Amino acid sequence: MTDNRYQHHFTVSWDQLHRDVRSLCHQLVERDFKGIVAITRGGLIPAALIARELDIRLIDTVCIKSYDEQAQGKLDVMKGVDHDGDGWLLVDDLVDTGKTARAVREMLPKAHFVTVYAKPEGRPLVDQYLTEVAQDCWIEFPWDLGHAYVEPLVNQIRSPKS
Ligand SMILES: O=P(O)(O)OC[C@H]1O[C@H](OP(=O)(O)OP(=O)(O)O)[C@H](O)[C@@H]1O
Ligand SMILES: O=c1[nH]c(=O)c2nc[nH]c2[nH]1
Ligand SMILES: [Mg+2]
Repeated sequence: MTDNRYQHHFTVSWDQLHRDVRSLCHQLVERDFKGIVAITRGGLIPAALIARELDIRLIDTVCIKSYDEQAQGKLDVMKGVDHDGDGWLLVDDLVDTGKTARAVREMLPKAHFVTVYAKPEGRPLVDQYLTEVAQDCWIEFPWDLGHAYVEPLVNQIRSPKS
């Protein structure tokens, strides 16, 4: 389902995501963390890459769901953690409206919260992010995409199929 709040798309490849996460790690490497709390599911892949770069083996999750494709629904928290986040790195793939971030911040007020991508509404809720993306832009992550055939341009223009 699409939402007309989103007028543009920003497609992130696996390579781009890997490069972006590594760049974010350059800003984190001097700090010591007890472990990582990944916000599922989108935070799991950046968390795994960050764990590798910073040599962190202790990884926990906050399991939370807000969107069904582009439709934002009620926040569903399926699993929390039993600490306030002190000394922990909290990781998500992105912050958009900030609804997810606000809820997780309440659970882990002392964690250092990072995302790879941040939109303006949610940006103030995170401590660090790598790339800002416009509010009306839907980020397409590589795990949601596949390769597909593309009709040659001349066919699209001269004899479009429906
Ligand atoms: O700032 P917000 O407007 O709250 O949106 C950001 C959240 O939405 C997405 O998660 P989603 O709920 O789609 O679940 P997923 O991580 O399992 O894909 C994304 O991974 C963030 O966690
Ligand atoms: O894949 C996604 N891209 C987005 O831009 C977004 N915003 C909230 N949730 C999202 N998921
Ligand atoms: Mg998520």
